[in-house]
Amino acid sequence: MAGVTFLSAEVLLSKRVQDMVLNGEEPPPLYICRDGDANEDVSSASSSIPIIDLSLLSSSAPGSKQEEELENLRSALCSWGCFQAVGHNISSSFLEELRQVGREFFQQPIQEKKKQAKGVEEFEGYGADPVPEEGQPLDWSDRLFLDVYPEDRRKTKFWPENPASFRVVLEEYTVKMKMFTEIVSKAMAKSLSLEENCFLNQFGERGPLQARFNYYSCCQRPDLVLGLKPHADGSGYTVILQDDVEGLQILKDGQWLTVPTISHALLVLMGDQMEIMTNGMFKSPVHRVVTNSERERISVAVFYTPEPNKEIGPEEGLVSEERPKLFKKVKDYADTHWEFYQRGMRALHVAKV
Ligand SMILES: O=C(O)CCC(=O)C(=O)O
Ligand SMILES: [Fe+2]
Repeated sequence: MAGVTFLSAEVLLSKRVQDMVLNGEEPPPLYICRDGDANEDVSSASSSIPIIDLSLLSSSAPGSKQEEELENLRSALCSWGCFQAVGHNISSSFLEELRQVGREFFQQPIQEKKKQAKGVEEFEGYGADPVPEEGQPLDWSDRLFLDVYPEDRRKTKFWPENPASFRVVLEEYTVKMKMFTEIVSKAMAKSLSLEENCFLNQFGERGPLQARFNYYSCCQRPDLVLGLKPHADGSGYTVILQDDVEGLQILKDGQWLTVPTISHALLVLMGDQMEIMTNGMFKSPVHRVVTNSERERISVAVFYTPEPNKEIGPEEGLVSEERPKLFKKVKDYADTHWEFYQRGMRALHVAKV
């Protein structure tokens, strides 16, 4: 109904979650998506997300160490679809600077943040996701979503001028993410005994990087809302920087597991397109974010996606008689993913053979 959609858009754009919290408002019905039992089947994690030391994968590390860590990487991505990357050469102080400029942006008065406000149906800018389909709950979060690479895709009107160092820090993080994704993409290929550039070639040199600063306000009723509803990413893969507040959970073997916060680690999480390119070897895990009644949480997710209009598909080296092709070639999968996401669904079946 047009009226309802309009109301949602109003809520999304003029009444940010952060303001509702500052005004002491209870979550409106549009945000309610849980049944009040915040403790449902969250495991106390007897096993935890694998940690991979990327410094062991560089050519200067002893060969046996490299082999061992590549095997750990392969096994992490086949069973979990994600890992915590350490030894990545990005300093802890720089990661803290990035979190800090994000925090400072969200801590500004709403009028200041609205200078970067997005349109209801736009992705880029400050606000919330475009209005979901009727019946879908809203996320208890505020976001700043920016195209960061290639540089000619940047829309500077959405890049905050305050805090003053925001732009420089994000530009520097983009350069680091470009290098990081090269290292990780090559390592993933090697771990599967494939030519090391094969995934990079599928992404293409202009494979976009998009940064999403997620701000999860405290919520007096964490048992009723979610910071981010359950989903798998439509990216190739995603690199997530968390702060020291837990909230991200991964669905593994039917149980939600909380991703521990490690201040110097970057969580690398497979999106659907890596599941396609690896012919189903690497898993794109379903994940969500829960809120917390005491502390707000910030995260910075960088989505790495194949170039627009570029066909991607299972690597031939991963297709055999015993392992037939599971997926077709697809292009612009992220768009298809988005259409299903808006309806609260996964899209991967669309790419199945
Ligand atoms: O906030 C997080 O830790 C996860 C964010 C996420 O899953 C996303 O932005 O797609
Ligand atoms: Fe995600």
